[in-house]
Amino acid sequence: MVDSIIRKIKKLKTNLNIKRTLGLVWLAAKGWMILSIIMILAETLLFLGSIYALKVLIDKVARINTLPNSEELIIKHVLIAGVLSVLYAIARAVSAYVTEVQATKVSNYIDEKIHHTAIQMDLYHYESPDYYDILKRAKDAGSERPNIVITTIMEIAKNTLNLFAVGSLFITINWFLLPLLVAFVLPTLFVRIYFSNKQNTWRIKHTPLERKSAYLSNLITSDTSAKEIRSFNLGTYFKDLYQVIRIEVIQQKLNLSYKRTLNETITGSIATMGFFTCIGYIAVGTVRGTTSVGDIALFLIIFPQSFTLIQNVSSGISQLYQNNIFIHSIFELFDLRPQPVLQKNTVPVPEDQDLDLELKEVSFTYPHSSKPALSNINLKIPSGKIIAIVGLNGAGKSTLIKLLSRLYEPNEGEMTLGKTNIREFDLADYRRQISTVFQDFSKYNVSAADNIRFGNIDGEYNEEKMVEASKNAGSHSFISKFSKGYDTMMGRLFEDGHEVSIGQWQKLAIARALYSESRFIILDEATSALDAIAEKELFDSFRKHIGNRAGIIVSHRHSAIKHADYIYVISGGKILQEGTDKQLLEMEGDYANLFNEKTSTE
Ligand SMILES: Nc1ncnc2c1ncn2[C@@H]1O[C@H](COP(=O)(O)OP(=O)(O)OP(=O)(O)O)[C@@H](O)[C@H]1O
Repeated sequence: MVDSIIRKIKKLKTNLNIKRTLGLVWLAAKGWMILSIIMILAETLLFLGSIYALKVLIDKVARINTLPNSEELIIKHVLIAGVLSVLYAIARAVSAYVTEVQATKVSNYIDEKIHHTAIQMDLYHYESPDYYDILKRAKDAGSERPNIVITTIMEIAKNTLNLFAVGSLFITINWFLLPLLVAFVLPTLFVRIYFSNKQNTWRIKHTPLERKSAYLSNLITSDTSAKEIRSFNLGTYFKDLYQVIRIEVIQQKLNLSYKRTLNETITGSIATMGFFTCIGYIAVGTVRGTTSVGDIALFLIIFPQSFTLIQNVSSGISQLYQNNIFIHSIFELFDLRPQPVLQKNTVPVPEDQDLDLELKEVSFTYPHSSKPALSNINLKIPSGKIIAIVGLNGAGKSTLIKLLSRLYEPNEGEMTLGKTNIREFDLADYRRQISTVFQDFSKYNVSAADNIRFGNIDGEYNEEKMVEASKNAGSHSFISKFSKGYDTMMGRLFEDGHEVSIGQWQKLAIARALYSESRFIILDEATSALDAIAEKELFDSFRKHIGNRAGIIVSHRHSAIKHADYIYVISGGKILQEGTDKQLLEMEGDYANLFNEKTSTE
């Protein structure tokens, strides 16, 4: 039993990582932490002072008949005890305020750190359910946990000091009372530690299930799935599925709570029995003349205090237990590193404009997948030219775009920009060279101007250029009709927001890429929601719109790709054909089968 408690305490120490947690709180709120320690010390001293003053007062009252000027003396001691108690109450209030400020500062700091870590994480982590589990636990932990841990440790220290002080008063009544009380109260402490540990194990085991239920709840309530849920009548199905999981989770949670309550009731009763045993012990002592009525009075004052202190210490420890798993998860998240490890000594991307982007014998397999998505790809995107990538669903087109955008690294082969392997460039610097409109582009609920400006967030804002990009992408016509023009808030999430059609959102995403100063503009099925006229207008003038930059177009439509200088046909992750539109139409093969006017419907 003792061994197991020691083991648990050791595990708690490792998980809490006190040194690191302290470091975190120190970095976030140095001054407030010092103030907080000073206030805790002041609080402790005043508590001890007020209790001691009370004891002296009781002593005087007990000997009232033997003291000269007894009334004055009593009033003096009442005043001292009263003033100390008032000061103690003030110190407590100030201490609570200081703790709150410290908590807010730390919380903000951790929030910022969690977001920083999430931004740094590459797409490899988003392929892994483990990452989502860690992220969920870290988010559940909330940014306030590290501060809670530190303030809880301080509270435990404070309450333990106070307990020693009160304990010394017990000894003045009878030394035997202290071990007696500890023996009766200790089981409560053990039960709390035991069940906090159990709850943590349970929480880790159930994170995937909790995530699944959160996913279902999001499906039921989110605006993105609202239409399908209604038209396919999926609401009840998902609601029932959610309920099945919740019932299982709640049942287990309640089971644990039931056992905990049962055990706490038993140990609580033992503690109460301890109280009455002590009262009985003192009462009998009074009859026998070994203790006084004053001792009973003192006991009645200090016992509730000490009981509360013991309760505070034990719930502090159990709180540490409950928080240790969260703290562990926060550090687990902070310790994640982007993959693959980036080169340390990077070179800047050269200024000269004529840099070709080239893939040589590139192969790539997704993490957690055994089949390569791309095999032995050789492809060149000469500067200033437009190339197109064509292929059926699942051919590997978007994967290729992800490699070009350096969201993943090839497993084999190399990618070069100019003569340099792209791994040698700083990641952010390289990514600035590429602007991609993804199939599943983002709809930012910010102003129309910001939606476009995000294409070059690091550059100085140029309104004229922004409007030009918007005109070229076809979004100017609908934005200029809004009463607030480019200041109009897009989407429905916030006040005065304007929801627009999916095609109009897509035009905004294209404007964003055109506004960028990247050398390569990639459109991955980026015109799928545009009407035929808008799409024709965009592609007929695409070369003019992108200026001297290169363009990469992924599309299933001949009208979108026929203007490209060179076209690659992909199937099963391999390049099967390449050439100009004319050459490919004249060849036998997938391209001609798809787009030859005799066989195609387009
Ligand atoms: N995150 C992923 N993890 C594992 N396999 C993936 C992942 N994304 C795509 N794949 C697989 O990689 C292959 C290529 O997918 P990709 O998305 O590149 O196809 P695509 O040509 O863009 O198709 P579509 O025209 O449907 O967009 C497919 O077999 C697909 O199932």
